[in-house]
Amino acid sequence: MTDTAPLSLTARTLVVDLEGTTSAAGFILGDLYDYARPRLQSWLDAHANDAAVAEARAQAIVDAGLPSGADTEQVVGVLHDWMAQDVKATPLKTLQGQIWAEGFRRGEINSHFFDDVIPRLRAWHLNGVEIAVFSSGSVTSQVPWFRHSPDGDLTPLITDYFDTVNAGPKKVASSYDAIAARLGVDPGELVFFTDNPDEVRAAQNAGWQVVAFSREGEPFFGADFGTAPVVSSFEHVEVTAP
Ligand SMILES: CSCCC(=O)C(=O)COP(=O)(O)O
Ligand SMILES: [Mg+2]
Repeated sequence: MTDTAPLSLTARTLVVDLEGTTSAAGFILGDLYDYARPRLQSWLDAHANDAAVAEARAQAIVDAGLPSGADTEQVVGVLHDWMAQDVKATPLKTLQGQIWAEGFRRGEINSHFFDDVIPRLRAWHLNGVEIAVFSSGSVTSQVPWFRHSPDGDLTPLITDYFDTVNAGPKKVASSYDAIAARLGVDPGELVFFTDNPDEVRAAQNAGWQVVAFSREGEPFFGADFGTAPVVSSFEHVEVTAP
């Protein structure tokens, strides 16, 4: 399906991906990554006693196959490599999320949403559709991302936040099962908006409705989304609560 005719869906809860769906990958991989990159080393050193930081560091060492006694510089080298390839590794997302949360709090960074997104989120929320987030970006960064939008605080629109820690990897169906269970909503009454073909398949395999976003200039523009309806804008979808 193309976006020439509006797509009409009934769903109790809309779950949105961020990068490539609500927000430009270029902004996240540019502004946000540029903010985190030079701060990783000092963050690891300054927060070495923080349990989440220690766990992220240890996991990065295991995931990257570094020697167990790897120093901070080696760990940062791995984190930088993952950032260069946009690898959605959980240890990286934990550390980036903490750094970004601090940046949002200080007013040094703000979020980005495509022009078509915020008006539709507001309208659907007003009409009784619950809205949640499932992103590789950690919940620690998702909340301030919505709080510091160019159109003000959007957190009143969002009921739940999911990431690869509290739900699981985005490319496997069991993560969508876990979200449905947490929300207490039947999978068929959930709709996921995402730009990633593997995430489309995973959510479909869990019995969710899925809308694939193919936005010009985004990493998965023109990808094969299988049987999912494909649109390029939130304006081409209508979501109604049951
Ligand atoms: C909360 S902003 C940072 C998002 C992020 O780090 C990311 O990797 C987004 O990936 P997504 O799963 O939303 O495509
Ligand atoms: Mg995405």
